[in-house]
Amino acid sequence: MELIRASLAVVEPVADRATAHFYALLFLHHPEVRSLFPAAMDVQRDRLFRALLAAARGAEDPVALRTRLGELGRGHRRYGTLTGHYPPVGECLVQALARYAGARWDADTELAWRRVYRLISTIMIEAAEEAARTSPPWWQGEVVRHERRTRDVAVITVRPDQAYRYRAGQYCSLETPWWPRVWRHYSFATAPRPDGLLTFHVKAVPAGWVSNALVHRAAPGDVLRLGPAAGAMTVDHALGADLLCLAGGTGIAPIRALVEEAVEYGGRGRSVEVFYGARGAAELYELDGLRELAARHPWLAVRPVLSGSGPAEGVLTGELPEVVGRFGPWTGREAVLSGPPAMVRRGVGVLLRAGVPAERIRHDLVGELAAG
Ligand SMILES: NC(=O)C1=CN([C@@H]2O[C@H](COP(=O)(O)OP(=O)(O)OC[C@H]3O[C@@H](n4cnc5c(N)ncnc54)[C@H](O)[C@@H]3O)[C@@H](O)[C@H]2O)C=CC1
Repeated sequence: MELIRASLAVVEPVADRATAHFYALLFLHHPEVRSLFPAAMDVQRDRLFRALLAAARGAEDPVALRTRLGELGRGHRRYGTLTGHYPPVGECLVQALARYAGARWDADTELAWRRVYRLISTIMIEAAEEAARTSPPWWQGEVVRHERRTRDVAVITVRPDQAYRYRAGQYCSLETPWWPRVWRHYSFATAPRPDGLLTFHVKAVPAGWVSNALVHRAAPGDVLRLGPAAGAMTVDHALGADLLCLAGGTGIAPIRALVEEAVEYGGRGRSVEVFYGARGAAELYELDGLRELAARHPWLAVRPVLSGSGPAEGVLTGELPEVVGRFGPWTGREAVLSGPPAMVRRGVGVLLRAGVPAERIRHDLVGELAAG
């Protein structure tokens, strides 16, 4: 692993060039794979390198790495990725790394990379082949409801064309008809429902192609494509642990799903506390719905937190992580965090300092996977 890490450290500062070189090699020598990628490659570029870094770092936690790679392998079916595509990708990757790792590259490093790539691709291929036995590579979902909740947030409900399985707290990737092969991740905003409908909260972000199309253009009747459910921010309600939830902005979506699931399981003597942060009161678009649930279920508490305005009645003020740090104790809690990556990171820091063990803190950093 040392050889992998050392070469990555050299390539990281020139990651843009290394990745561009990788794609140039790939498309030159294997033009047949070009159609699997979006027309514009800008976001795709740093995705690949980030995924590699994550895999290299993840080797310290092989169980989590295997889970994540399995999800990646299943998810890649939606691009039309075939088993035969993996070897040429590995070959071009090694060549690109060799070129940019400079003096850090030698025969042993190359061997280490080939081994790691074989391991990664084998896990992905096996997961994809297993999924192919039971589920389609992607689902079509017809938009059946499109509600604007704020100037730039829409709540979108779709009806998948085939049964779709997921758990509260998870997310999936979505592709719109307007930006082919550009996929973005969105969390499911409700627990699985008997009618099989799926709901997402989407905020149009500056220069976000997919999010702007979903908020400003999508309408009932439009058909989206969905990848399989992924993500580890799920809760075992049967264990009955007290829950602490930190949700920032549209990060409320998976928290709302988890709260609904908790309602289905019943209180069972445990408590669920939700800190829901936004910049202004108008952006707390799920607050009324959550307050209704809290009024019916005494084990549920919802605390709105505003970071962009002065004190207001019934509302806490400040950045969400710091506000959570002022409350507590949180030692016995299971914690879930969802929102902007900076919020999630700072939130994790606050919770660790408050004595919550790392293994009881769950998040997926969806924002990091998928801006736009
Ligand atoms: N499963 C997940 O992790 C999900 C993540 N998201 C992500 O959540 C984000 C939501 O964005 P917006 O609605 O625009 O939220 P936002 O940028 O308006 O932030 C919401 C709240 O988060 C906190 N916050 C924001 N930046 C912070 C920082 N640097 N340090 C500490 N606290 C901070 C503040 O309390 C703020 O009021 C997106 O990045 C989206 O991708 C959305 C849904 C699910």
